[in-house]
Amino acid sequence: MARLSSLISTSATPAITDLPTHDHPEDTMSLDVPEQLLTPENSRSETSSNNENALSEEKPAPRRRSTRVARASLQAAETLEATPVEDDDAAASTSQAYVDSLVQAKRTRSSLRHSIAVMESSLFNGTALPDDDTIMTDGHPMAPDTPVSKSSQEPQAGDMATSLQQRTLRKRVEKALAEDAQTPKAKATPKSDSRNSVRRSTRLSLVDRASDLLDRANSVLGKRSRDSNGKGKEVGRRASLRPRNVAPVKDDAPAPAPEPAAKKRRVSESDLSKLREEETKTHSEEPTAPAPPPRYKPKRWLSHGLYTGQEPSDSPPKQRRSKTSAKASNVPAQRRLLPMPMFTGARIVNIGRDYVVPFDIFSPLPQGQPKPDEWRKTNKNVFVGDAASEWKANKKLELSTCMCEEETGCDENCQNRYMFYECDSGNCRLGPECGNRNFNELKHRTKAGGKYNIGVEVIKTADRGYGVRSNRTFEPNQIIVEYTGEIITQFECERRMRSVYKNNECYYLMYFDQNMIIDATRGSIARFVNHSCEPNCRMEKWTVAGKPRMALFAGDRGIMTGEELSYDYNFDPYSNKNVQQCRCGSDNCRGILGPRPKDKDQRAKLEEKSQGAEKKTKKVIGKKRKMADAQGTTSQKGKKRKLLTPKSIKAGVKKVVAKATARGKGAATKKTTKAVAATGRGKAAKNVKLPKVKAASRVKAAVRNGPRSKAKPAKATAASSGNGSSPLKRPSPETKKKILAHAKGTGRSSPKKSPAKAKKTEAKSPRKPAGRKAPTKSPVKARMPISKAKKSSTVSGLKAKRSLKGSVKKAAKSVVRTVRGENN
Ligand SMILES: C[S@@+](CC[C@H](N)C(=O)[O-])C[C@H]1O[C@@H](n2cnc3c(N)ncnc32)[C@H](O)[C@@H]1O
Repeated sequence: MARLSSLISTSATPAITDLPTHDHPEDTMSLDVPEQLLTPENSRSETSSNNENALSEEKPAPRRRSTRVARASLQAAETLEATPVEDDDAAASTSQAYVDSLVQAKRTRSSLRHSIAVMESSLFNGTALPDDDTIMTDGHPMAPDTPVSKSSQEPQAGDMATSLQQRTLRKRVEKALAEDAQTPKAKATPKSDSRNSVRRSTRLSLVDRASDLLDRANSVLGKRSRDSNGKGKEVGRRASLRPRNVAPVKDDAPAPAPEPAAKKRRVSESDLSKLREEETKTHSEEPTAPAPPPRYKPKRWLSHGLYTGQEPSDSPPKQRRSKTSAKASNVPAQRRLLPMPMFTGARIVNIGRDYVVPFDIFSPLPQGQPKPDEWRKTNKNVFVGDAASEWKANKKLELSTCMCEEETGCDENCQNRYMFYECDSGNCRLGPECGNRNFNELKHRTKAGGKYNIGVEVIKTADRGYGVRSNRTFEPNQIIVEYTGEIITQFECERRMRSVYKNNECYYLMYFDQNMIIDATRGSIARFVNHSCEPNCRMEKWTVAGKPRMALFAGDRGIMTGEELSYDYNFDPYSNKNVQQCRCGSDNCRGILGPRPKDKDQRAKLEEKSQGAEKKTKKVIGKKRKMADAQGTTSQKGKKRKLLTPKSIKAGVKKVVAKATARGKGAATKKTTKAVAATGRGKAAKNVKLPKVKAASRVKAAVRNGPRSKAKPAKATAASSGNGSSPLKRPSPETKKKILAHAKGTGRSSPKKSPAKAKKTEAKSPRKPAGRKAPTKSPVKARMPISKAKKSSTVSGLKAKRSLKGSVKKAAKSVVRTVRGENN
């Protein structure tokens, strides 16, 4: 509006100068009318030029408003233009024209007000102008035809002053209208067609733009555009907005667009209630039928009692009786109801029946103890250091072919079993019938896992440290657990004793094979099995697939659930000093860990010593305990272990190892398999003990103590054959007799064979297990490993080697013959 004021002052025509001026500066709108005597072209140029001037003075009005103002002024200008103006008598005519123009302006007041309102709203909301059709419907001559100057379309600065200017404008317009209210209405000038067309086009373009924008917005928002049904629109849509799975429709082959699937309408609560009402109406209209009576059988027990019609009976209820059989039977059906648990329970109580409670549900044993911290477990033998290479270099492949028949299976007469060879698919043609696959059975059990399958767990004993108990039953001679650990050379063993285990109380070392030692410090649970003078288990060395393995087997009595497992360490007392008191508690306890001394005096001395050592140990333990308690550092076990004297242990181990080496090298007369379970309990227990595991030596025992050893295997066989498991069986006494008789040379001598034949026989016969030592006075002792014999460099060693070779061959031949039945 400020622009218009300036416009008045600068480009006022002489006709206007005579017009009455308004007192108030705000009334500039009333003066705008004569001032706007401009053609549209002029208006455009003037407006732009004035805008340039005005910009420097004050802020320009926004675009749309200036457009509307220009329209109003142009309308007035048109009216005045149509009026003839002459120089002389211009006064009257001009004033008349002015009046006319005012009348015209008055006529357009409503349109003008509406335009201003629309303009304001568009400015405030920032929206496009609405379709002007609504504005133009009143046939106003000016509004649709007013051209919009370029400058007015340009964005103007000074939006902040918009509201103020609008208010001013409105006030002026209203004032002018109020003043002119008294004047007669003038007829509206018909609008010119050309302007109308121009204006129309501008507005239409605006409307088109707005609708286009609306369409785009709708398509972005996922709504269907107005013209989306139209073919051209759909094709023209952006590819990214087009549905992926719909191919664009081609112009030449228009296909009928499939009807969109009717949307599932959500049923609101109100709808539901309406539906229900309708339903109830329809139902209420139908005639209501009487409800059928319930078809329940009368329950006799309700009136007669719970056990009506039942007779207590001892016979088990026939639950699987078919309907036909029930009909066919002539027995009158007494029971109408199912037997109740009361009588079933009574029957079970009276008659009784066997049942098995699953092991997981019922375990009679209390919880086992936690394993010691230092125990690192391994269930496989691991060669450490040079052990593997040495063992391979010395090892001869040991194979034994089983000759058992399918009818008999690998029973106690199995040659492999007798020789402590495990049968497998490589050496035995029997499959599942073979009963000589203990380690295989153990493998499956271990793989299956679980408390029952593993079958053993660690416990804490009262006076012997940790121990192992069974948490299931084991058949006589059944394999229980394998003794595994690190297989080390003697050199490595000594090194460990010197450095690693120098402060240890217990040593889990056992002689294994070829002067190798199993160190079960990192080993299986079998390391915790204690010694007993009347053991329920035995440790045995077997050859499995050509490799030696050691395992704990159940004794001839079998093992009951919860029994502590034990085997005879069979310590070899290299020195009387190495005495340790036995606390196995059996009736026949020898009193010490080791064999009972033959000499009574010596025995008494040893017992005294061991007891004295115990007392001493206890005293020292007591002292140490007090010290440790004061320090609060060590556990009870640790205190005991502090009593160890590493030097003495070292010396003891050295001695033992040296002796063992000497034995292994030169003497086939000594037993091969020995275990080292070194411990230090006080000063008396300085030296390492070597428990001797009876393996092949049991053969000797069988010969020596015939009647005693006869009975047990027979019993074991009988006991084991009862169930379907495969307990370890031992050769029958008869078989043993035959084998040993031949081995001793007392049997029928075999006919001499040619060297070629002898070789053939030897090849067929099983190889003797290396390291399995035979009884001292028996020819079986000649089963010393050839590799060892080769090692001996002395003349006596060579002699022994030759004699050994001969006796091995002899024994092997006789064994083969025995098994084949040739010697019978
Ligand atoms: C291989 S360990 C057996 C497990 C050991 N009890 C532990 O706690 O680790 C052998 C040592 O256990 C002890 N031991 C085993 N049986 C024994 C017995 N019958 N009487 C006394 N001590 C025994 C001895 O100290 C022996 O040196």
